[in-house]
Amino acid sequence: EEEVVKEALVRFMEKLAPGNGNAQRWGWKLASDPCTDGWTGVRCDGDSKFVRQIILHGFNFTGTLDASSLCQTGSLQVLDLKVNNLQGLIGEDIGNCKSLTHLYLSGNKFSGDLPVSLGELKNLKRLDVSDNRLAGQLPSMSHITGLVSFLAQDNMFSGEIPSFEFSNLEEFNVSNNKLIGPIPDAMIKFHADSFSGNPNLCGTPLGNACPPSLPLIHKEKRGSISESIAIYSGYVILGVLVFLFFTFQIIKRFRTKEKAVDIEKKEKERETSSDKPSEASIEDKESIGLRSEYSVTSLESGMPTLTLLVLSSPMGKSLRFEDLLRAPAELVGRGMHGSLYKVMLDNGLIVAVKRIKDWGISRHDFERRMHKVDQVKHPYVLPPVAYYCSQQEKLLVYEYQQNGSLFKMLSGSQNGQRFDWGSRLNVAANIAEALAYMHEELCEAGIAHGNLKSSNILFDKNMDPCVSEYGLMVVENQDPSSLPHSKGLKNGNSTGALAYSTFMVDIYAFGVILLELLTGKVVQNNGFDLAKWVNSVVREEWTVEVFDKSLISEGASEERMVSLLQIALKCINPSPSDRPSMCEVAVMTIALKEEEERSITFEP
Ligand SMILES: Nc1ncnc2c1ncn2[C@@H]1O[C@H](COP(=O)(O)OP(=O)(O)OP(=O)(O)O)[C@@H](O)[C@H]1O
Repeated sequence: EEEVVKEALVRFMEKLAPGNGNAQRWGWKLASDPCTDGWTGVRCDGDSKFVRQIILHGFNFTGTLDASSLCQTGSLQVLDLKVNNLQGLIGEDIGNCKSLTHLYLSGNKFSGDLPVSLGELKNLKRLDVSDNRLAGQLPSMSHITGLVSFLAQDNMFSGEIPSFEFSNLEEFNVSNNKLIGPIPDAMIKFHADSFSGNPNLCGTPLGNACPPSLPLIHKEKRGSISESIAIYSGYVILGVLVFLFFTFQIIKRFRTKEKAVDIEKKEKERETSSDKPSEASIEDKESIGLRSEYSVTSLESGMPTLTLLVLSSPMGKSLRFEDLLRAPAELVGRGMHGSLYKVMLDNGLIVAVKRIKDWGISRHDFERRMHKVDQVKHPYVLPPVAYYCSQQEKLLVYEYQQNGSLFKMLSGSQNGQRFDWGSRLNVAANIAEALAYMHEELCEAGIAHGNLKSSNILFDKNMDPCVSEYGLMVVENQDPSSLPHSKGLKNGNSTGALAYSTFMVDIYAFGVILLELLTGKVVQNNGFDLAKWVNSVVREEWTVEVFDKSLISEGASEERMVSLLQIALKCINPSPSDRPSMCEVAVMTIALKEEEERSITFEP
């Protein structure tokens, strides 16, 4: 980068991490190059000439965002400052970052208005300013045609929802603000969760009709007879519509009940004719596949017939698709591969339903995969309870785990619970053991986890960790060398090579989980290159710097922390074939845990 840009970037970092020498601590030095000298969080284009991404997610920075300095890098496309402690205004100068496509500022303490200039960032695809202290009106985004995601929940925004270009908008959330007025018609595709927590918003997604529009009422005051007629006829039409709506609902409910009785009859017939799990016609499945994203919650109408395939878990015995569809569901989160709903069934059971869209796997391969995973049981692996499969979408049902995930635990959002060294080592050893077992048992079938990360490690009712979503995310027919963390695989495009590389990716991902446990820093969607950072600190022989401060102050054994770090570094070896097998990783990690336990027993 040019000298002026470099100076501006260092200024930006000094404001972000105020304090003497803080910018230099992260490698942001004037005497070095952002692209070639490892400035933490900076990624450049292929020729290492221009800064493209700045990803400083979860660093606990307490400063401000100096958009004026930052935007002197005209090439910046991604800015990720999520989960820090940044304060102050976002600043109109952000509108000068013309190349920005992704702007992630959630989980900070930004205040004031959202800059109007954001609406001029024509290349913007994703904007996340959720969970801040922002107020005022939302700016209009109607010029940003490629906007895919707009997240502004958990702030204090007021006024009406402005105009948006909806054609590409897939994700939208303004819940928990102070917005007022009607939800625009084009937004009815979004669920109530996108708008809830705004007492003065109204419209179809929230199920509360808006009162007649204000301009009519003002005109009424002026007393024109024709206008009064217009107003009153408006009320009459509204009344008739409400009446028709309720009549329609009652008729539908009646029909649904009839259908349910029908289904039960058919089910009984099937049960008597076969022991196998029941499966409805392809037609029925497709009808569900075409239902809206929120079909899981809106089940009153046009009930689909039974299509759920129940696996061997005892919980599956009491599970029926129509109960699942009829039960209230809460959207827990949207990941890269789909959405997750918490569903509370009438019989008191609570399940998690993962909805995956566009997974290019054939139905046959998907079913085979689910049954294989179901056959292999390990106490620290959460088994799927049931699944549904259509061309367009797959649903996976798991037992709901009330105690949250490792991701939440590490990001401190888990009821302020202390997460001490012994518990972290326990998580590491148990997960290593579970993965080693699964890899061993499913090696021949070629089924690795494929999407291992701290949000897929859940705590059960005894606070034991378990791996969730095993085997869900392998993209079929993919060139193995294109998988993340699998550079260096030479075996071409064969299925065997793909399977091998996904096992290797699991080992890398486990290494990252060990790093998260050791550093207390979490990684989401590969955003912040924790592995790169740890490697750079270790190279400079400041190893102790990487460890979570709370582990140091607790007096955790530095020797064993370093040993666990060495295991992690082996797992994240850039060359997949030089990584240890999961079995070797488990042996090393369990030995370390046992050493820790012995040391506690022998302590005076
Ligand atoms: N069985 C479960 N019980 C309770 N919470 C769960 C369960 N499965 C997942 N979760 C939580 O629900 C949230 C959303 O999960 P989901 O798997 O959809 O997203 P993700 O893991 O972040 O992304 P991806 O789509 O890549 O898996 C996460 O916080 C996760 O920890």
